[in-house]
Amino acid sequence: MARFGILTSGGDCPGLNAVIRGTVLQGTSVHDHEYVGFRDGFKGLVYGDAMDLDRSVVRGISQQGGTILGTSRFGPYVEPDGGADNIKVALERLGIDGVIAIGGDGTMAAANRLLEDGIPVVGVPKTIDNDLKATDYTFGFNTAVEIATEAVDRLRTTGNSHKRCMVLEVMGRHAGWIAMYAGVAAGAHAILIPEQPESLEQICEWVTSVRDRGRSPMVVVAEGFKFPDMDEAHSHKGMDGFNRPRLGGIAEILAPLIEEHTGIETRATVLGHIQRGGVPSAWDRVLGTRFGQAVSDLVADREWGKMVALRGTDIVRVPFSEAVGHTKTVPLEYYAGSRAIFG
Ligand SMILES: Nc1ncnc2c1ncn2[C@@H]1O[C@H](COP(=O)(O)OP(=O)(O)O)[C@@H](O)[C@H]1O
Ligand SMILES: O=P(O)(O)OC[C@H]1O[C@](O)(COP(=O)(O)O)[C@@H](O)[C@@H]1O
Ligand SMILES: [Mg+2]
Repeated sequence: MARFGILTSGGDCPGLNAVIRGTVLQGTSVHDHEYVGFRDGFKGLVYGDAMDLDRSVVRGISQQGGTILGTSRFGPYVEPDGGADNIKVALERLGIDGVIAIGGDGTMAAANRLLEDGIPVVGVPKTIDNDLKATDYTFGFNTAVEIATEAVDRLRTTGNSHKRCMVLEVMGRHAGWIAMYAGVAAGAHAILIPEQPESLEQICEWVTSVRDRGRSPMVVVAEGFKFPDMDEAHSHKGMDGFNRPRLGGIAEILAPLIEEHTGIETRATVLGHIQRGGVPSAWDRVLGTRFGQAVSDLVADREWGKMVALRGTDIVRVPFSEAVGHTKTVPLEYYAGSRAIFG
């Protein structure tokens, strides 16, 4: 009987458990597969730390946030125990025929390297940032947008009551999709994204024009937003597990600047991990389940080096090369169109 190992890697994302369940149900019911789950991302793969995944283990997990397998930013080539040769030994010991890596751009880059080193591996795209180019949407994004939209709605009522300017910071390292969708959905007066620097003067002009017609300004800013004179996004929290700067905090810089330059009392809120945790939306559960079923079919066909993806309404198979190294940013024409009605 064919046996496959699943891992979840990188930042967690609502819908990961729906993928795990969809894979196991399709694989056991349709293809007669067996599955195990590697704990804590590539760490479990490197150390052969795995748990059996059968129908009873995945019962009812689609509606749970996070991942029952745990996740990490541990790299599969991390010394002294990482590397393809050690991983091959672990796979052989566990009797595993192939690996399903659920993750974002970094995970797909790592999976691609493992493939080149002879490990049979396929991928499932995951990111709340929705910045993977090879797929139209990733699960988790819809949930994050719902949470961020509700946050804007809530900030507006308190902002209106006090006649304050409210600034909400959402996630988005390289791409401002969450900021754009939540900002447009909730009718924010300015949306600031990593793709398009905006000057403080311009932001204050929007804020002032809102105030001048008797409204309370609402600004949504992505964590990766930069003023024109910034080379890198604001970071003051050190590095993450993969040695990248941890972002967050630009709203705390922006709010006092707006207050100083406009005279409007301004408050900042950083939404943080609330937008990544908790129950996935119905849409994300459906996409996660479809991805899971499709990746089970993919390993049944032994099409290594491919990732499942959503194109229009279809689930397709794309090579890792299409998934790696291309960030899906907000098109500047779309931003410009939205920007025309800021203020
Ligand atoms: N180019 C790469 N080569 C090998 N491993 C990588 C590469 N890029 C990322 N990784 C590993 O994959 C992990 C997951 O990537 P990361 O960007 O953190 O999350 P995500 O997969 O969600 O984008 C990283 O923490 C790192 O250990
Ligand atoms: O606090 P953490 O886990 O480092 O995650 C923060 C990052 O997670 C993200 O959602 C993206 O995660 P990945 O790096 O795993 O793709 C970013 O928006 C954010 O910068
Ligand atoms: Mg990433």
